[in-house]
Amino acid sequence: MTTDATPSTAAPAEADRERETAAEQTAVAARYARLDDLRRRTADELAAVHRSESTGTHQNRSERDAFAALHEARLAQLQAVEDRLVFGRLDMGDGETRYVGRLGLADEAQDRLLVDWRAPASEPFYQATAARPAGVARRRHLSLRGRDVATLEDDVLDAEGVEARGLTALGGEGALMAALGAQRTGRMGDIVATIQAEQDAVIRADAKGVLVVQGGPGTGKTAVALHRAAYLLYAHRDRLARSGVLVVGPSPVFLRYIEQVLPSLGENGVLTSTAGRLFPGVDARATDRPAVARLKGDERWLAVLPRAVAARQRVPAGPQRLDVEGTTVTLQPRVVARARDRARAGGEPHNDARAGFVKELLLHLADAVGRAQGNKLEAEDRPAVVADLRASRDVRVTLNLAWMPMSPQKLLGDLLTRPHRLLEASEGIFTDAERALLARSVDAPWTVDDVPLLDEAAELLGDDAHGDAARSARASEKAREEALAYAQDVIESGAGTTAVEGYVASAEDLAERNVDGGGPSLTVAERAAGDRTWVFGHVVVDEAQELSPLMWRLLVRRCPSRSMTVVGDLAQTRSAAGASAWGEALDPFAEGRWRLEELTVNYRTPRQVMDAAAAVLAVTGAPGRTPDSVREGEGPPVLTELPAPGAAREALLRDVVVDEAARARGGRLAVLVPPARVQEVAAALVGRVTGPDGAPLTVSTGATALEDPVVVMAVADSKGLEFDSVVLVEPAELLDGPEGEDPRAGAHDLYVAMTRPTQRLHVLASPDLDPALARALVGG
Ligand SMILES: Nc1ncnc2c1ncn2[C@@H]1O[C@H](COP(=O)(O)OP(=O)(O)OP(=O)(O)O)[C@@H](O)[C@H]1O
Repeated sequence: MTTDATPSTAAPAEADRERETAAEQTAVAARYARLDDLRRRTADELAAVHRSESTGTHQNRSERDAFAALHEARLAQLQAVEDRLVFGRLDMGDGETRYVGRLGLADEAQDRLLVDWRAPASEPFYQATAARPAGVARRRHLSLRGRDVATLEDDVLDAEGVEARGLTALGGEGALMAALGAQRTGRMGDIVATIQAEQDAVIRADAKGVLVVQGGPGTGKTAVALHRAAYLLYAHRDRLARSGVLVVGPSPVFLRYIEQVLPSLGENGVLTSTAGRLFPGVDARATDRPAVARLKGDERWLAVLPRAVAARQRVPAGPQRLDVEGTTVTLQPRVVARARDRARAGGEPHNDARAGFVKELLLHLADAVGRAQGNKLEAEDRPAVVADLRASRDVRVTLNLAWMPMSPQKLLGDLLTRPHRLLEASEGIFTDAERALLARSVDAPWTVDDVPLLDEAAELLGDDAHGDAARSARASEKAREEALAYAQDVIESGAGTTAVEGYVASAEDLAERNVDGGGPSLTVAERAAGDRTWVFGHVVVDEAQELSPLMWRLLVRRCPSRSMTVVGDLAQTRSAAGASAWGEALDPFAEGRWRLEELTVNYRTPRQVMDAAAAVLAVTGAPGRTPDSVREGEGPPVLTELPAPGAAREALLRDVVVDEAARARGGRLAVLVPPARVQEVAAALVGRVTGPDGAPLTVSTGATALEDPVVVMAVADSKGLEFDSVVLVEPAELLDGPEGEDPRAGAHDLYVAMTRPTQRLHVLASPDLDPALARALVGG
């Protein structure tokens, strides 16, 4: 009976699947055909704009540039959605069918072909459950290979609805599990097809205020933050296309790791930056030692920096005799003091207030020149005398010494390299020991922790030459509005519109590009990157637990509306200046305006590896809540003893890497090491490892080679990244970091390292490993 029954049930299921797959193939092909059609039309529009390039007035040319840039951006967007254009289908109980994909598409008759994953109509694709079907009878996940339908998988949310509509339901492996089990490419991919309900709620949360997303390793914080940026750009395009969105990540490697996600979601205009690049003109990569970092992030600087500025507004000790084209005049200290007090009282920043100070003294000196020459100065003679005064070296030097124009770099550089300057500004605020910590050599590079100090200094100093340039690069609000009105006219007249959602709203984009008139057509992100005073519509901060109080102040200046998404994990705080509680970090600037959402499921690290990471957290005295892993792995981490330094140790290292690379079957392997061992481990591996097929295995160091099969990197650099397998070398050394290191940093580095793999973790340690730590490392 059973043997007879099996084929009779299997065969129809197979037939159903074939029939459904063929039908979906037709539907998918129609949507790609429409995409191709739109690409062609946009390319034609672009070509037409280019053809008309060489003629016309200056105004016409700049409009054309703006249109060309807009079409180019549109074309790039249409190209970017090629991969997995369609990934979902909703069959509603009321008979409606919707396809869900990367962007919204309509046919010539304006009938909807594809719903953008961010549109309200797509919400049930992520949120509906059998308990709350939200009108959905059947939810279908489509996975594509190229443009072909590879698998189909259904969730029946309303059995009666499915039956009433005569729908078929196909089972499958689970779209999420299939996505999670896939090999890593070295670059983060988007998760649009499998966003989970708790993640979707965060992605679509209201844009107002600060949304804090706390979650353990692998809970999708980064993925969610990026999808939220794309969602907000969609939902508030008119506002955000103009003001821009800033995404701040922990390192340049991390930015490279995530750089494809937003474009693959059709969003090219987001500015991504590390904290070290948030001050235009500075690209700080180095970090300070923990104690220095903590001090540099300290709010006492808010008292020190104004004193440092005030010290650059000086009254000379005695009368100054000045030569002006052969006439000698005397400048009395009380006159300088009076001009200084008035200039200060205006409340303007130092460089801006200087103009008033200089003007008052020049007028005073002009009268003095007149008197010295024995006649009262007439109003019409004044300009000539003032010109003489400006040309006088004595006058220039004296006024500069009294009120020196100053760049933030000069002000802060002097404080860090000239002990008397720091003492003058911080006496009674910092201790001698603290001042000693801050001292650095003249040629030392800017550090990430200097960036917020530079920004505070810039606020106090006001515009210098750089600021002026940035300011003039930005058109006035009026010009902006005129450009917007013009762009709306153009777009309403029908030029350049295509049947893609969001295109019409690009008036803001067009206006932004056009606002500079004849200048180069810059995107919002490009303009914002060079302008310290740019105000963003939304800011996303990843690994936000690392930011110091002063860095938070900088970010609030970039986004005074405080429309922010802040993601992080307090258990992964590394920086000594970072936060140990969200309220501590956020209350100073957003009390009552921030809310917390938690992500609780780890989609990356297998359960056994996560259990070991949790055990290690407990042993190292830094316990924290760890998320539940959604996947079982092959087993707990493997611990192998490392021989003493020498040939045997190197050979073992190579053997383990070859073995793990073979197990990763073409996936990515990271060898994560304490910072002091990068050289040693790289020397043992680079150019000296052969793959299982006998061919050399490319091993790279540092962060430049995310896509290479094996990469050796310091643990701290692996923050936010993930690999198929991880070989972790000498974990105990992470715990006893350099002197003065915050003990938290080492424990958290170890936790970060252990939670990077998606498949396997192999630990290599010297035999003197503490037994409790050894047990914890293998999950015991
Ligand atoms: N809904 C999902 N569908 C498919 N993959 C997912 C989903 N959510 C998360 N992932 C995957 O899980 C992995 C971890 O995500 P992500 O890097 O965003 O986590 P995180 O919380 O930022 O981690 P960490 O703090 O450890 O760096 C990524 O590969 C991501 O693509």
